[in-house]
Amino acid sequence: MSRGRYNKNGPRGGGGGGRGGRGGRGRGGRGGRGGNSGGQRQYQDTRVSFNDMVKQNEKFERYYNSLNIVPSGSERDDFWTALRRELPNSWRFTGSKKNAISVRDDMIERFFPIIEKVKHNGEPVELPKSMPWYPEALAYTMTTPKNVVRKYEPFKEFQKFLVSETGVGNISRQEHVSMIPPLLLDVRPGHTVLDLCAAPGSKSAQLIEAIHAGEEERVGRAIGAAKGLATNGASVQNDTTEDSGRTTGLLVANDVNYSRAQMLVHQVKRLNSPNLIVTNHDATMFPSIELPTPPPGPGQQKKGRYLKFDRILADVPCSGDGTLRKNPSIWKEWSPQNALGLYITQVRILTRSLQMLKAGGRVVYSTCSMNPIENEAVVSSAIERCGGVAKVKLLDCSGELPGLHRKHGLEDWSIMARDGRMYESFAEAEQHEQEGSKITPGMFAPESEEQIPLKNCMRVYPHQQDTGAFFIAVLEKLSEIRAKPESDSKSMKRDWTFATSTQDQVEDEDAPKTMVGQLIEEIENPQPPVTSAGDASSAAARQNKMEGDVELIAGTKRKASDEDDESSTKRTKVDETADGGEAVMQESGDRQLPPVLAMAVQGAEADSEANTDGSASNGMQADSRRRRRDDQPNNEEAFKYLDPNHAELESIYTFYDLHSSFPCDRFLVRNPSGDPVKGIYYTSQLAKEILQANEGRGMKFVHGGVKMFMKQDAQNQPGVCRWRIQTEGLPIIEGWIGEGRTVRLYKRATLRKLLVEMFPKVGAEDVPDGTGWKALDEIGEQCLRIGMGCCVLRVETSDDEDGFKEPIVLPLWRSLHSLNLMLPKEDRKAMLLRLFNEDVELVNHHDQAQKQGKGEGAANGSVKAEGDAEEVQRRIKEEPDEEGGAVVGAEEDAREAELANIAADMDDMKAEDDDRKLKMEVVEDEDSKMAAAIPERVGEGDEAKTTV
Ligand SMILES: C[S@@+](CC[C@H](N)C(=O)[O-])C[C@H]1O[C@@H](n2cnc3c(N)ncnc32)[C@H](O)[C@@H]1O
Repeated sequence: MSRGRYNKNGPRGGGGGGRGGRGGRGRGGRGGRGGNSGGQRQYQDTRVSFNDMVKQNEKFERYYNSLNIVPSGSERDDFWTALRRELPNSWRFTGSKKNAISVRDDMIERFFPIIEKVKHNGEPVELPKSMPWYPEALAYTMTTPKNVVRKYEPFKEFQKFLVSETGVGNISRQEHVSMIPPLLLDVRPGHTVLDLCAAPGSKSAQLIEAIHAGEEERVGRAIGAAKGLATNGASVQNDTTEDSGRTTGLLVANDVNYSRAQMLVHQVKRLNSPNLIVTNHDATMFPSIELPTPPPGPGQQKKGRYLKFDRILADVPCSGDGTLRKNPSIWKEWSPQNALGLYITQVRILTRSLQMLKAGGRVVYSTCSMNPIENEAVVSSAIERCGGVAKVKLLDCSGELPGLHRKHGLEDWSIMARDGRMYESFAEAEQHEQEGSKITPGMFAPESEEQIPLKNCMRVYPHQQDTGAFFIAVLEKLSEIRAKPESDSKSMKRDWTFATSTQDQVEDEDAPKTMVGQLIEEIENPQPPVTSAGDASSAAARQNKMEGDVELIAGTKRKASDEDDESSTKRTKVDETADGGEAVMQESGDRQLPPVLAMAVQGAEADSEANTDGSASNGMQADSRRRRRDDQPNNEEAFKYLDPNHAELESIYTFYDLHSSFPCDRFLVRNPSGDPVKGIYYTSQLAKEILQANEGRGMKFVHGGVKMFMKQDAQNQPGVCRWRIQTEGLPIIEGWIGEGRTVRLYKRATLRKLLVEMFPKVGAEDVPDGTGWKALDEIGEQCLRIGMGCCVLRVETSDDEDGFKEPIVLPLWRSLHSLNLMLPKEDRKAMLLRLFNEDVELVNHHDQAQKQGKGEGAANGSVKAEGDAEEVQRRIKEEPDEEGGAVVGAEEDAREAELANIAADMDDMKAEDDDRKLKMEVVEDEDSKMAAAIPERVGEGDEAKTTV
């Protein structure tokens, strides 16, 4: 993880991410500065240590005391005491359940006996303890301060373990309360899930894990069935196994900020999920994602089919006052204005979530703010806007996550205005507030007739289990909805009352055409069809133009009669879409409006509505401008799927003896030409359908696909496949690879050698009797026979003392004279530490040989080359095999080139990631500078950048 210069406790948040939306400097709010926008000022590190921070704020304390969020007396004292205490270390074990449990057990076995004996300040140190409510006891907390663990000698090995396992992604440093929303989302394999405000991605990682839950076993059974092996009687037929055991679900992870979206990619990419797409859109107007449809019959119009989600996480930007144990500058900075400024964005995000949800689906809305304006008020406003409790149910989750201490949602609250004055009702606020006040009726508690059971919301406070504070609401969509216009909802309309709000439920076909309706007509015809192939840049240009159009329109005042966005624009023929797609905001009459255009239209609605009362218009327009500035140009990524019969793929199938049941129709390349030039990637079927169906529509996909094969640049050698399996893609394909390209390893000593030594010899060079391969023990002979090229090393389990308890699969490269595990150095070191408790220097035989070669002169090298060739010939003669036969023609320079390439590629494996890291560093650095100048609150989502 990269660290910014001033990054100890927090001035973080990514480009704009940490500086809130309008008025707010909150958690992941859309900030005024983009990731790389540079300030010219000189900044100083003005941080003060946690203990020296002033932890008092009159308005803050008065507000929450007056709300009675915790009862007065000793509990309230505990609450404030906990808020003033530094947050303990917390983390969770990640990846597949098996992997996570294995790393956790390793921690317990190796380090608990040591930690148990440690004393700090004369007191025994508390052992890390698991959170009782987290499934499989995979979430841990440790009260010993981080700087003690970091620096105190007895923790040295434990600290190394934490750092190393965090580095390779087996541990995720995450605040415990932030782990709750994904758990309550109840994601199952097979679900389509949307994480609308996802960066830096700790919750997305949890969601991906949930989507892939149980996959290893299912794939194992599917492979067994395909190969005719016994499957322990377990059926391979269940709802998620139609894809050869792989999960059919999908996560779309989104963030509005491009730089933060890149951080998100960095964070989730290492989970190697083909069921993941990352997008870069504003969640308040997230575009509908098109699904493929059969071509229309003669004379028929194409009917759109749009993706609806089973689960949506709206972990929205917020003021973040629940994170002040981690970001103590909030004590100084807290202002009631922050929540007031974020409310409308939060309502829009939740409303959009409900629109995009399947009936029967679940949305989890969460913030790390304690402020009811950002929490219960947002929930009740969105429910009201979406048709009330008849359409959206606020679920009671008090029975879920047993062991988690929590409190009910608030049912009544007052609002603190900018000047600290408290209001009990909107009527009261109206009497005192000036023109331009952000306060709206929706910010107050709902009227009792609305019957919204706000107590079902969940609040977690710091004193309950020594965490940060969090708010979570779980909403179920009961049936299709039509969100009423914002201008008629309590989130905006000043004279709103519950009684009037229910009147406009019926669509009025004869209503006068709105400005948006006119816009649709104007733009639709002259606009080049965005669904036609078109190059990426033109799609981007179109989108930019459309966004430009939005801004133009947003500046136009609308008449009150024009404001009904559902009745008069005929925007949705709900029951005509295959998916019952209310979210198809892009229809005007029978015509299909491209989703991105619809998105623009919706933006126009929002902006325009905001203008009607004047209160938010400037903010919205400023936001809209800022959004474009924050985002990089829309360099739409290329996702080109390969014909499964493509010659390059055929060569791969043959070489790796790939089982015919492996789905071969989802290989893709990431270049506009669509030719397999350097890398071949893989996605799930649904991801493929989405990436293909939305090509050229202006969707901003910034990531999709797991790298499966890399092309070997070295001179082609007959019989050796030029495509090497990548570590990332290996788990997806390994089970389907034939025995001909598999090496099996059983002994710890052998694996240790392969981890420590890069390019150990299998040739005769180093052993005069020609038996160098014997030094590789049990795998030597297998490697001798397997022939050159990439293969799969299967580390098998056994009951032997020297055996492994968990299977491991790694990519291996067999060259003429040596072998090499294709693992980056960092991963080798982490495995050595975990499996052997060793922190040793790696030995690179190739580098050594090169140095020797240089010192001893070329002549010596050529003699060696001849000797090698002779040796290979001899072996082939004695032990002929198919691949070996082809080795005869290999030349020494090709071998050298190949070795050099692999060595370089191994280090390149992380190049793409490093590039991202660099971007993150730039962003962080920028933030750090800003933070130093402007102390700021930071989101709980930023723990990804914290180091152990
Ligand atoms: C609290 S953070 C999310 C943390 C994240 N869910 C996690 O667990 O790592 C809020 C995120 O929302 C993003 N954001 C702010 N406004 C947004 C908008 N209108 N649409 C989408 N994302 C937005 C910010 O860039 C920030 O990354």
